[in-house]
Amino acid sequence: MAMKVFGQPMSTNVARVLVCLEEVGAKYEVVPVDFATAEHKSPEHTSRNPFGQVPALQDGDLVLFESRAISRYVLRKNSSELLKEGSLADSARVDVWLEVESHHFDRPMAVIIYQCLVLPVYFGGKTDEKVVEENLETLRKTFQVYEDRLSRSTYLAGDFISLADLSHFPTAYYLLATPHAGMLDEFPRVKAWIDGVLARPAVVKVIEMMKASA
Ligand SMILES: N[C@@H](CCC(=O)N[C@@H](CSO)C(=O)NCC(=O)O)C(=O)O
Repeated sequence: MAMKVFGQPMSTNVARVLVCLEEVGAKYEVVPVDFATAEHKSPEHTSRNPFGQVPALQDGDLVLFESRAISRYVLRKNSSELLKEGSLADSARVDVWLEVESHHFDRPMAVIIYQCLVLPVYFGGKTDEKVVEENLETLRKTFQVYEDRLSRSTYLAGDFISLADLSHFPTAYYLLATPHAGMLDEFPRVKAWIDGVLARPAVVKVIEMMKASA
């Protein structure tokens, strides 16, 4: 029976799971969850994700939530090289940079995306430029670390692409859609790395799904 992913592809955390499913060629079905009617807070969905968020994944009688944990499950189930689990050291480096993505990249980026894209486009609100500037400063510090790292290895965890790199794609894609894409010109290696990740066939396919669900 095909796996079910609950949530809309335009959501960065849902897209993170979808790219892993595409990378391993898994059969899956996307089951939209309607935020407009607060379906994500319904008893049915909170039984899948107690925080009332998307994504959730159902694989037979296994139900998971938290996109990075779901991503690891999908890749591990398919013995994907994207986890580098044949090497203790390499797989630990993948974990390190996946944590970095979650705490040092996604955190400021979530605010920048909300302020620059979600608030004006979906709620007709006004971007708080001061809040954006504060989070851009945090993001610059993160990118300084990435720029240095990428001067020593082709990808974040080593000279191999991994989930740590792919996990960045949804939020990086939206950064390019904000008025602040130009900040990447200060970090040429980061910009080239993002361009490479965004050109990956599985990523290109999920970006099409993100656009179609927006
Ligand atoms: N750490 C979790 C975050 C999920 C999340 O914030 N999902 C958002 C949509 S994607 O930006 C969501 O469901 N927001 C609605 C809400 O929080 O009520 C994960 O990685 O799965």
